[in-house]
Amino acid sequence: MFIRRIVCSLPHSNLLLLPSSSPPLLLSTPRTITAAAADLVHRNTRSGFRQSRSRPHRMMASSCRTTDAFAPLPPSTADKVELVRALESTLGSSFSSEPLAPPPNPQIIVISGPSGVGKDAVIKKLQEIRQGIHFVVTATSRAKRPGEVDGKDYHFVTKEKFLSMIERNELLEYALVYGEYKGVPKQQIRDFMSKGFDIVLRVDIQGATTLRSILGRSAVFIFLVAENESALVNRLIDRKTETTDMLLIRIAMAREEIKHMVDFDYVVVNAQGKLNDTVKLVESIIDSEKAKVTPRIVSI
Ligand SMILES: Nc1ncnc2c1ncn2[C@@H]1O[C@H](COP(=O)(O)OP(=O)(O)OP(=O)(O)O)[C@@H](O)[C@H]1O
Repeated sequence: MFIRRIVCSLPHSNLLLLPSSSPPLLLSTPRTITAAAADLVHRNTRSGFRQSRSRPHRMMASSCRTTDAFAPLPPSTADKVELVRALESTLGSSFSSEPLAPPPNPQIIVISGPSGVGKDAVIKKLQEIRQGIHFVVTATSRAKRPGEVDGKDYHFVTKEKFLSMIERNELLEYALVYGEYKGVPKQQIRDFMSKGFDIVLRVDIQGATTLRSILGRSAVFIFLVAENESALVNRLIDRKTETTDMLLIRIAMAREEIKHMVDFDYVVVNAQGKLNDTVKLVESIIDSEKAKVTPRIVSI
């Protein structure tokens, strides 16, 4: 039976599919690929491969029957257009230019970690080097400080306006911090996601816990840590933004916050002087999340 000689350029593992009576052979350029052989390739290279390993003989036997109904293919050295046409005709349909993978879904990435670990520094760098992400601008009822820009640093709103946003369920999450409100506007997230942007949220550990209860597994949670406690303390001291009392509070809180690492999807070490590596790792996480066969579906 001449089909026993017809072997496509299959991965080596597919040699297992040859009947045991045939010596294993692999022709790199098949001269005569029949629909039966194409069917064999199709079944082998898709999920059928695993199943068919156990019954190669039957499959090959059924494949053999249709061999002589098709014209031989031109050699692989033939004109490309002619070759493609012949392949299409043998396979019974033309080759599509439609993307084989679905477009990646926009993701929500929540970046959290103890105070001074480098959340702002990482996000700032990420914004500089990566397209297609939107860093959510938080709404706040507190007064604008000198140098702050409305719509960039925060959306500054009155307390009344903030309360009406809460009332109308317009905030994904909000908190009262030192007597002033801070919250994440839902509409901003919806608008940017509908344009295909990934969303980055920067929250403290408490905010991350709240967001996890709202978003569940539909968002990606990244916990940033310093390489060790001393590095974190030095970073906070060097930033020169805290009084000694505040330093004490932040460091004591960090000791507690570290225990929440287990509630996150990823932990990323932001080591001293390695900010670029940290950002690269965060990017890799985003990329691999977007490449998932079953992506996280966000609905807010
Ligand atoms: N990998 C790093 N190496 C050295 N310094 C860093 C690194 N990452 C951040 N820093 C510095 O550490 C300090 C704290 O970083 P940053 O302000 O981004 O932390 P944060 O987590 O946003 O803090 P907070 O929650 O208190 O706002 C900053 O001075 C920042 O420039």
